[in-house]
Amino acid sequence: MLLARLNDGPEIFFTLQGEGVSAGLPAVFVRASRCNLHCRWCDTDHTWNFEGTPWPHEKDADPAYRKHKKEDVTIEANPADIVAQVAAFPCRRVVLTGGEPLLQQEAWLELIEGLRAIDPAYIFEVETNGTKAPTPEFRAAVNQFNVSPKLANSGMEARLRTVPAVIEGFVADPKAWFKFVSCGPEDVAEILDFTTKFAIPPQRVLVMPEGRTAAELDRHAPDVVACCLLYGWRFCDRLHVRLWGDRRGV
Ligand SMILES: Nc1nc2[nH]cc(C(=O)O)c2c(=O)[nH]1
Ligand code: SF4
Ligand SMILES: [Mg+2]
Repeated sequence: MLLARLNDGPEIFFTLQGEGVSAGLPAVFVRASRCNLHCRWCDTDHTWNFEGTPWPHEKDADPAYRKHKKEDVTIEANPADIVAQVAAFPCRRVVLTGGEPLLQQEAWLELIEGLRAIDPAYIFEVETNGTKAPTPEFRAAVNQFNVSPKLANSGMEARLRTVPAVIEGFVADPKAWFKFVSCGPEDVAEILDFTTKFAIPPQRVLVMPEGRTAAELDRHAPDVVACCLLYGWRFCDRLHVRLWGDRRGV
């Protein structure tokens, strides 16, 4: 499997889940490399913004920013080795993230099966952009999908970021929660359109303020609070950003 690289090894870290319905719970994160989207503000651009690719990123405005050398930020790993690394942490909740983890479902199934052979109590969450359908086997193996559909502010074309059949599949699956990031009223209007169009019950919708610093989260929070009160959505902070800022491996 192709994972993101952090220092000399794969990007695997033990921290608190910072987002979604399990926010605050300890979890081991495993970060896949590669994404089928390339959002302008992506905070894990090292999973896809490789040298030679044409995609723009918000950080292009920083003269010091460079696209990543693929070999510096990716690592090919054997799922059996990842099983051993994850099992070494005193934690039975694992978050499969990326990039887009659903691009590598077969490999994740090996990881999931390997860990459950060690302890059947393992729980797996998947962070996904909601454009790739899980296979029946993968859907059955995973405990929770944190589906994070992308809005127009991602810079992605609508037909790439919204795949109706995939969203409908997640709406029909009680394991799936829908998590949106909002910068303000335009995003709120788009979230309302999206959740209305796909008939997503408000209890399964979480909205987070956008921000890579506590100050940015604070700035966007009041609008998010207001829309949650109005539409019955769940407010969700970004705990890891508050605790550790915009850093990798936390
Ligand atoms: N602590 C923490 N929580 C997270 N929840 C989702 C994350 C992600 O990058 O997918 C993430 C992350 O990178 N760190
Ligand atoms: S879908 Fe997620 S990982 Fe992929 S580019 Fe967008 S924000 Fe980044
Ligand atoms: Mg993150």
